Amino acid sequence: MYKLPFAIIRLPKCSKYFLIENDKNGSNLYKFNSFNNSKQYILSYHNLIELHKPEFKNLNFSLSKSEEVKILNKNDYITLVNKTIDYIKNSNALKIVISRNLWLSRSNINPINSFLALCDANPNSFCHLSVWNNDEIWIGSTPEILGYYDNSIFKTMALAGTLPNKNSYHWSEKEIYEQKLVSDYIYQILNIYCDNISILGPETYGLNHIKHLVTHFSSQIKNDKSIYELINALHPTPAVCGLPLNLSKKFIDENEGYDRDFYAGFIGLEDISFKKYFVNLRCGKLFSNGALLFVGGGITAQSNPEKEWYETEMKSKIIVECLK
Ligand SMILES: C=C(O[C@@H]1C=C(C(=O)O)C=C[C@H]1O)C(=O)O
Repeated sequence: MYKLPFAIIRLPKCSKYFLIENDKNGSNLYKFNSFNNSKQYILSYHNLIELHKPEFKNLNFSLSKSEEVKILNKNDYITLVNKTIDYIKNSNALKIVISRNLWLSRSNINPINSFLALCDANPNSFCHLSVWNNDEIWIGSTPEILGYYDNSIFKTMALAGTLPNKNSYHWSEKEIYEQKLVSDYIYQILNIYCDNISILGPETYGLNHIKHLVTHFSSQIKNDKSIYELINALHPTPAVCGLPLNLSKKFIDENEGYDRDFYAGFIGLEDISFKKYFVNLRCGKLFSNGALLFVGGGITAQSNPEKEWYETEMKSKIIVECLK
């Protein structure tokens, strides 16, 4: 049995699972950063330890019971989306990402089996099971890369806009606009910290049953700037917060009515040889009596509240199916 805290991860497009054990003398870091930057958990480690399926059984740990949590029902969520649309129409805000909790009442979730199911269902996503303590066990599989850094080359993506992954669904002005806002914003930030920026996209990024729009960026960090400064400047992007940034943060804080906690924060893997950062989406916290999931979507003046509700239902579908 491993000592808490620890994490198991599976990188995008990689078939290997790795264990990250906490070792105070390790020079590499696994960082778990909350949405509003008020909390951070860190594991320091020596090496990523490859873990084979039979070894997963050694990862025994117990889940604690969750207190009752207040969840928005469909009507409440639609009311909140309508309020957000009104606010956008009557202020300088262009886009605000609104989110909610879902409670999945299940009495015997097996974290390891759930993690493996998430890995299988999302081969191109970053999957993790981050066990900080018995009350704080996070699981997720996120498609969104906040940054890849290697040898002064920095790559990132602007990911936004969501539709069912079917040919009959075409990108409308609403999704094209909300993704362009993210893309333009990321380009502006990169211009401050990087040289030689190249851009690819936007193009469709298909996940299992949903698709997003993505623009890929590649650049070179300026000699007088650091990767840490750049990540802090990028987070949170308008993919998970909004535009303008501070107005959106304030609106979210005053209106969402719950604590996003580590949802829409970022997860960093700061290894000697590379640095990879992911936005913590399609995630939740595991308990002995169920799972608390987190999901949201970008609201603009053109949003349709009913569709926004279904978007959050679609985004949570895979994790709901994988938690077993
Ligand atoms: C906010 C989430 O996803 C983000 C919002 C998207 C959107 O508004 O269409 C798409 C991808 C992500 O950048 C989430 O999954 O909870």
